[in-house]
Amino acid sequence: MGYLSCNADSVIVTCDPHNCKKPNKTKPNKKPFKITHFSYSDLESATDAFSPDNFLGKGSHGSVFKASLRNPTLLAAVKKTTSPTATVDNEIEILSRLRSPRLVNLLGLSSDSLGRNLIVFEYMPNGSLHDLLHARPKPLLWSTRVRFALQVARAVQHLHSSNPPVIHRDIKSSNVLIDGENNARLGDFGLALRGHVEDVKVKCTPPAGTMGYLDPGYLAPGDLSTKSDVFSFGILLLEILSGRKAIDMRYSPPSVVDWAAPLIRGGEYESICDSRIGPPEDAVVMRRLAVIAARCVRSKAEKRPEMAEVVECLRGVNKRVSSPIWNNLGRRVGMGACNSWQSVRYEPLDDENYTAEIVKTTARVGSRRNRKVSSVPGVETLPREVVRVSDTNEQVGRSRSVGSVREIRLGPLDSNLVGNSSSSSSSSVHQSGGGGVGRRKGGLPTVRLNKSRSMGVLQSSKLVSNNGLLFVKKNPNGKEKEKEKEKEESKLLQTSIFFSLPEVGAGDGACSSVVLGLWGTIWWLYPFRLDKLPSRDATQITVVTVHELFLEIN
Ligand SMILES: Nc1ncnc2c1ncn2[C@@H]1O[C@H](COP(=O)(O)OP(=O)(O)OP(=O)(O)O)[C@@H](O)[C@H]1O
Repeated sequence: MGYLSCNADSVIVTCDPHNCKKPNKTKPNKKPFKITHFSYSDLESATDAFSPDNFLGKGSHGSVFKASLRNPTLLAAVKKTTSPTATVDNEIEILSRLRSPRLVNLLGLSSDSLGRNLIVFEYMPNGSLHDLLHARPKPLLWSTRVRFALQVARAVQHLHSSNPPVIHRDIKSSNVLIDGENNARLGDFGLALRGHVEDVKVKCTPPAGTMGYLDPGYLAPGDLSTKSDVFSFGILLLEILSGRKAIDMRYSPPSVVDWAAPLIRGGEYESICDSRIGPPEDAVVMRRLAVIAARCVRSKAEKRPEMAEVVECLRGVNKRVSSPIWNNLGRRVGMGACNSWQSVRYEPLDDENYTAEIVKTTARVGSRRNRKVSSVPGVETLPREVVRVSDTNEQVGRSRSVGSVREIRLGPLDSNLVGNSSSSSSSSVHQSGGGGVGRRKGGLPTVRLNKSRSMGVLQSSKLVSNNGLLFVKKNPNGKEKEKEKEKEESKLLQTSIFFSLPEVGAGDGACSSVVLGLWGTIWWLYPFRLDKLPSRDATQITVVTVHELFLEIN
């Protein structure tokens, strides 16, 4: 075994993951962290002899108990394994070399008189993400969902950037636990593999994972790469966005990816969001989340993004969703525009190309929000959606699990969304979606908008907004008539700013906040004060910066 085992007297538990060093990319991290070897009697008394009061839950390899340790004083979780297994040894081996604030870190070990391992972990008092998403009556807010997604992505990125890399192989919501500070941590390293893809161990370990999250392209040991984790993360992200389990037999189709993929492909990003909370106010948030999830579940592993890119994307989304200035503005602007004659739809996914289009329609896009997924009420949920395909002596039936996975349509998105969708010839896994064209055909006429442009709505108007410049055009007709027109146009301006704001805010940072602030102020003042603008010559077109206009209004 590669982990360090020593006496409790001589070792102090090191449980300060915030001070851990970043992985050294050139040097392999060979040295395991110091792990305390607890005496069995210490753990027995810390758990009140493993009393039911301290019982936290049961997994495939044993039961977990809450422990109040005295020396050092801390709360911990003790996994009491039922028998010595390769999975448990593997978990210890891997966790003894990893430490991160994003992981459920290993604190120590013990064994009983029968040689069964007791593993001591950091205690996570707030349950699993699975429970928070599916068992809690109160749905999670968007800001919490995005934060959890980012934290899990960081955990996975940490594993992949270790040297040698660690591939978790079992990323799922029940393996994400929530710590005392309400942060998500990735746990359960029973199936994880440490090594480069060409290493013998990695090359010879049979495929394993959990049904519903398992990469459909991972059918033989040689297929494994970090991109299999990316796929599982994509499923987890879809679960976070939709509040739907990875596989739920109450719905048709039961697989979250089969259900969400066509919707994302058609640009109906809001249709996949959890109907209990509705879409986030900022449409860009939903679009980016849906797009990154869709990219993660691409059929071809090499077309999936690296976790570093996923982290970067989620970081940006997290900033948008947690920024109060954006939220307030978004709410105000959204109110102003809700009765307008336009709503925003985005072009069906063209990978990273986030070109927006405006669809002239009287129906609000939000009406799709509550579209029901056809459900099958009489059908029970799977008794347990976890089926391990494992090489260990916990033989849940590897071939059965792999068989089940093959029967389930786990296919990711089609060619337009995910590249070439054709199933690997060696694979019998069905690929969903087929080769549908990602662009919406027919439908309403659209006007394409360049991302960086504010609007193209006010072509003949008095005020034309263009990237922070306002073109003020005066009409030579009578003043009364003009005022009426101005009022009409002020409504349009509200609309234009509604559309331009998300893109103005795209570059995160102080600068965009200032711009947003100015736009917000103009939006507030303009409809009421437009008539106070000084009149200009009939033919004169004056270019006024936002700042100048602000001064003129006041
Ligand atoms: N560090 C911890 N702090 C608090 N609760 C924990 C901790 N680790 C595990 N648990 C709880 O104990 C239960 C069993 O966990 P365990 O990791 O053994 O199994 P699992 O991940 O649920 O299932 P499987 O092992 O089959 O994947 C889970 O419900 C989990 O919420």
